[in-house]
This record gives sequence, structure tokens and C-alpha cells, in this order.
Amino acid sequence: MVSAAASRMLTAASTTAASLAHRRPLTCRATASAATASRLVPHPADLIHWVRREGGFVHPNLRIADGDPYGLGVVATNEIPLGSELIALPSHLLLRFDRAPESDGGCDGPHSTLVELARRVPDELWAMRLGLKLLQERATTRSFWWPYISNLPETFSIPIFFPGDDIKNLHYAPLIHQVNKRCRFLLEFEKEIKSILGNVSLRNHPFGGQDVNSSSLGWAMSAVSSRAFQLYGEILYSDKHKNIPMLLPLIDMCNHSFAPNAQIVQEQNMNSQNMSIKVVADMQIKQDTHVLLNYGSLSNDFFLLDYGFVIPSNPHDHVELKYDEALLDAASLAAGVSSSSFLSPSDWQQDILSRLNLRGDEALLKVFLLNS
Ligand SMILES: C[S@@+](CC[C@H](N)C(=O)[O-])C[C@H]1O[C@@H](n2cnc3c(N)ncnc32)[C@H](O)[C@@H]1O
Repeated sequence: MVSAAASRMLTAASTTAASLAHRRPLTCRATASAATASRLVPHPADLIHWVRREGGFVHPNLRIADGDPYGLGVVATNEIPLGSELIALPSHLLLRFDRAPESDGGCDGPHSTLVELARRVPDELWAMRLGLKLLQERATTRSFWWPYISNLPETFSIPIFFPGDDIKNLHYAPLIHQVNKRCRFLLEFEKEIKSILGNVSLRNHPFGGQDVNSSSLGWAMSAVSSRAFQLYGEILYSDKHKNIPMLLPLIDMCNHSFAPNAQIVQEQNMNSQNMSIKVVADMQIKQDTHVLLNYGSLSNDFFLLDYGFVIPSNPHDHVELKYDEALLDAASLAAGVSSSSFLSPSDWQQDILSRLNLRGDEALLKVFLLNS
């Protein structure tokens, strides 16, 4: 199933480009690592210049540079003092999926069709919802967001694009299950989108009449899962907020570290439309040093699935096991250990098990093995 999905994504990539030469094709190659991945176009717009021109702020001592082996990154060209504002984006430079009607024809316009498609995406695949918006902007010839989108990688080396054998070699059933699930979703969603958009006029088509396939959907989902930040969105009531994913131009060029030298600060009026997002230096940043953010306390499963990399000795990795006496007895039997009896432990064993909280009415049978 997975290899079929992966190979279909691979081959679909090359087929649409020729017939859509007058538009920005929604294609994706599934090769190369992030470190070498080229951008959507050979000479993308100057992102720093665009952010400044559109009302954002970028510290004069910053540039985008090759962050080998992490792909591109944001680097200090000169020392930057602790507490300095590094990047600031006003609300109109935050790319988010908004359900409210846009000025595109009210209830029937392309935005409404996009909302209808997004409604069919399960909550756990939230990245696909914002991915639909990203695809729409990518397909729009004069999109405001093109200078940003043109700087996105052409490919993502995350497991949904791995060849089938490489997926099997992950050797970890829960991860393989997630990859399979995502691949299956992309193939099914492609069919669903084709059937819905088959009856939609060009005027109301969210992708300007272009075909969307599992390859382009996979590209968009990966772009969002590996670059979006979950930030305060709508205010629900009193001081409760709902986090929503947003793409943050330039800020998303910063790579990850559990020992970051900068952090994201969200400034917000009560009206969330007026929010602004800043990156502030948490320490002095020396010349030629990368600006690093902490993407979150994530385990390597999440990093691999959503970002395509893992952290050696990740302190947030853990293995969850169940202390199951019957299973342990069966394992002893299979191993030829005749003397053990986990189901009827002796007194001293019961005492130790109780102290470990593995026996008794309040017993907690989940065992966590932490990395640290
Ligand atoms: C938000 S983007 C950062 C910008 C990215 N390097 C680029 O070239 O566009 C996240 C991606 O950067 C790479 N990356 C970031 N931090 C990394 C790290 N600590 N180790 C390995 N790869 C990293 C991964 O490819 C990840 O999916």
C-alpha cells in the first residue's frame, strides 16, 4: 500500500507540468534531503527584502544561509545583543487558514469550496487544512504570497515520500502505521477532491482549474507539518485561546535546537487580527551563528513524521510498555525459563512489585523507559 502510494506520488509529479505551462504547476518531486533540496523555483524572491517591504522587520545583521546539514537557516552576519528583536511579522504576513468568507464571491466563491474541502480533513491531519490554502496560493499566478512560497523547498524528505522498503525499515510499528495512514488518506483525498471539483465552475475552482493529486497534496501537507507553528488563534472565552497553525515567512527558515538562542513571542490585542509575531534573541548571538528555535518538546517519532529529522539522544523519547504478568510467564516459557512465575510471585517479589506500584488495587501497569 505504502510503496504504491509513494510511487504514485513520485510518478504523478512529472505528468501535470506540461499541460499547465501557463500556470504555476502543483507538482512535487520526492527526492533529495532537506539539506540539498532546491526551492520551488531556481531563483526565488529575496525573502528578507519582501518581509521588510510588506511591513515586517528583519534585524540588519541577519541573512539566509546554507545551514548544512539542515537545509537553509537564518544566520547572524555580526554579533547581536541579548534581547534584540530579530524578526517581526504583522498579522497580514501570517499565512493561516481562515474559515470566514473572503471577498471572492461570498458563499459560492473558491474560498467556500476550499472550506468545504477542508471540512473533510480529519482533525489529526490539521496540516492538510492549511496545506489546502497553501496549494491555492501556489496555484494563483499573482498571489500576494508567491515571494514566500517560491522560497519553499521543492521536495520534503519525510516518511510519506520514502520508498516502500525504507518505510518497512523504520522497524517501529506505530510509526509505520502513521505513515500508512497518511498515505492512504492522501490517495483517498485525491479522489474525493476530484469528485467534488468535477462539478465546480472555473470561477469557483480553488486551484484555478488545476488538478490536485496525492503528490501535490503530500507536498502541501509536508510543507505545513515541517514549517508551521501553533500559535494563539481565536479567543474562545475569558483568557482561553485556541491554538491555530500558521506559516510564518522567514521565521520558518530558523532551524530547531533543544538549546535555542531565540524564541517566538506573540503580541496580541484582544482582536486577534491585530496580532504580531516576533523572534527575540534569548542570548547574545555571535557572528556566523544560526538563529535556532525550539520547535517543541517532541519525541523523535513526531520529528521524523512531521519534519523528516531526528535528534540524537532526544530527551523526549520514551518507550511505553505494559507490565503484563501473563505475557511475562508466556515469554519465560518460550525462553525455556522453567522456574519463573510472574502470575504468582513469592512474598519478597510481591513486596518489591508493590513498592514499584506494579501490584495492588492502585497499580500503574504502564512502564515508561526514558532516554535521559
Ligand atoms: C522550519 S524548516 C527550517 C528551514 C529549513 N532548513 C529550510 O531549508 O527551509 C524545518 C526543516 O529544517 C530542517 N531542520 C531544522 N532543524 C533541524 C535539526 N535540528 N536537524 C535536522 N534538520 C533540521 C528539517 O528539514 C526540517 O523539516
